[in-house]
Amino acid sequence: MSGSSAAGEDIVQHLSSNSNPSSSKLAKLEARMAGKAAASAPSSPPHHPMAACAPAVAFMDQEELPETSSSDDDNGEEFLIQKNTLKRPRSPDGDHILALGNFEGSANEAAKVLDVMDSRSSSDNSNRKKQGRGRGRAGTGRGRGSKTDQTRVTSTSSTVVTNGQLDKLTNKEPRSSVQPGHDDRAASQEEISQLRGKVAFLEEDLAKSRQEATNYHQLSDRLAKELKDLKDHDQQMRSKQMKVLSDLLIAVSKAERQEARMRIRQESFRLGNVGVMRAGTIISETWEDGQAIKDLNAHLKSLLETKETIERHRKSLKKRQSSDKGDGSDAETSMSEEDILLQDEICKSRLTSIKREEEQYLRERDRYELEKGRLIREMKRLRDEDGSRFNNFQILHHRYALLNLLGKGGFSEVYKAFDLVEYKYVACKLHGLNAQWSEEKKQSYIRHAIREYNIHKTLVHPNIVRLWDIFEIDHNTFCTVLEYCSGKDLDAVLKATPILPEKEARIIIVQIFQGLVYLNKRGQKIIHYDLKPGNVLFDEVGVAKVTDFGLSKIVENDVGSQGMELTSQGAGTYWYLPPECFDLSKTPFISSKVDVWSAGVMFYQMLFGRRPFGHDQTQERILREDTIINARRVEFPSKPSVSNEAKDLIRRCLTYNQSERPDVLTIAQDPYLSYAKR
Ligand SMILES: Nc1ncnc2c1ncn2[C@@H]1O[C@H](COP(=O)(O)OP(=O)(O)OP(=O)(O)O)[C@@H](O)[C@H]1O
Repeated sequence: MSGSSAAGEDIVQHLSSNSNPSSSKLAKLEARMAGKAAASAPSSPPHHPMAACAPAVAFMDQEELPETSSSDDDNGEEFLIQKNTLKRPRSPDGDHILALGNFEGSANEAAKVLDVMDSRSSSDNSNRKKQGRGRGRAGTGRGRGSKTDQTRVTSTSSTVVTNGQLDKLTNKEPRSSVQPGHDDRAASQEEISQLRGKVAFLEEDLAKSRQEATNYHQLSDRLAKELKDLKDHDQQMRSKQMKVLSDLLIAVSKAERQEARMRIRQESFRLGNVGVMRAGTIISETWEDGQAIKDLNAHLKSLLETKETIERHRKSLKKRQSSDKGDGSDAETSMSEEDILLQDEICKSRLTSIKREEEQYLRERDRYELEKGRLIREMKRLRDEDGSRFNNFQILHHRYALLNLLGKGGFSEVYKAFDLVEYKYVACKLHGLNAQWSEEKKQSYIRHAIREYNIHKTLVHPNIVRLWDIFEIDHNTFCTVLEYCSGKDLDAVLKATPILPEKEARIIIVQIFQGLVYLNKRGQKIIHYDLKPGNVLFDEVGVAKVTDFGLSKIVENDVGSQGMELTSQGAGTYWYLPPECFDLSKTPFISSKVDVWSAGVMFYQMLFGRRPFGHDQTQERILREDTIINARRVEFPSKPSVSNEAKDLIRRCLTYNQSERPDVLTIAQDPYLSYAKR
């Protein structure tokens, strides 16, 4: 009995130490059961050995239990009686989370059952009270949780606790000693032992779940390590891939460089080369024509000489004709009138054919001149590439593999590059600050570039070159990354073909206006201010794209109809700027009409092969001679023939008065700029 009691105490201790509500309820119940047993003792024969220790609680059948019951128990506590309608959900093996949840659910369920039992016991007690009203209250040994009672109850327990585990014990309930009148007590003890079994089962479940959780932790650690290894491997592979890719790109670029230099050598032989001339101590560079141009010039020279000979011959024929008429000299040397006329006709015919030949040679020479121009630009590009500090295929910003130089601007070099992260070609514009510049000038340049970047990066339109990125390379250099346009720029196109067929010129100007319309339909309108052929690029399928927002202006929302103040007078390319930008008498106001003028000049140039104002003048002369300030009327050459619609559009764009000139959104309505069927 004392062994059972110790085991019972263990259980109680274990259960009370367990935070599980079912455990503490069980302890409570046991304590109460013991109390109630004592309270109900009078109904049992006092001599019975179990009378003091066996609880005399009669349980109602589950279905018969009332939903709630109030107890008039003298300790004043009330107990809720609830039907135990919850079933413990079965946990699928291996799902420890669910198992833990189930354990909690089951534990709660157990707690509920215990509640029910508790309530039953009190209900039973109350029933008994009702039944035994007038019979007087039971003795004083009713107090719950009295140590003796607890020991008694737990002595019938079928479980013991060993190291937090509940082990089933053989039921030592001395059935033989239980009186037949105590069946209900036996039933409740049976139920308690079942609950203990359940708790033991849940404990087992918990232990299993804990083990599973540990396993899962280990598994997750292993997987995390595997993931890290994979990531490292992936990183290594990426680096290798990048290396292979950049090596391939470099190999191709090197081959292109070699080819370009070889081509230059061949072309130089045909078209010419830069030679060095020394005059005293001064060494200067001069152009020396190549063999093809020399031959052509020689042909032209010989044609000229032949022409002169024929002209002389004609003169002498005319002389002879007049002298023959006058003095009737000797008949042998004299020529008949008819002979002279015939000779003259022969000379004329020869002169005509020489002229034709000459024209052909001159056309050829023009072509050579264009080729020579292209050759000189290519030579300059190669020379710039050779002199560039970025010519050895660096990878910038860990992703942009620099390839070949595309060209050099005032303060920048533009390289074709490959983005090793996005796998696409880009153009890297390397802005170099002159080391001789003052810190103030450098800062101003950087401010300017950041401003340009901030404007440009927000622009997303098919006819505007995208700006992808900006980063610093060193104290004096930074890089902007642009959409790569593999075609030539419009300036190079017009140098190769100064006059474009109207159809081609129209599709280009339409695209430029579409870009401008986009700039003027945004919340924050933008004036490009530097529209010129060099700032119109073409992609591989020939889509025209406006670039270079270095001089662009953001039009603030509060500017009036007259436009915004021009604070950077003097900047820009003068052939393409409207008269208001040259007004030195006051600070000019500008608007999108500046871009309308520039577009008109470009369209004129595409159609007629020359700019409408100051074509042959330098920038400096345009300023000095007020060329644009005097550009009141645009004149059209008779050739090539161009449609009236095109001329009308140009006239509208080149309207001298800014107030009368249409703005971008108005001129964009011109039917000539739309391909929509009407
Ligand atoms: N996004 C691009 N894609 C392809 N080529 C480009 C791109 N941007 C510029 N280029 C080419 O690089 C060369 C230099 O361009 P850059 O804009 O630096 O010169 P620029 O406009 O002549 O000079 P500046 O900007 O000083 O007026 C030009 O030949 C241009 O065609």
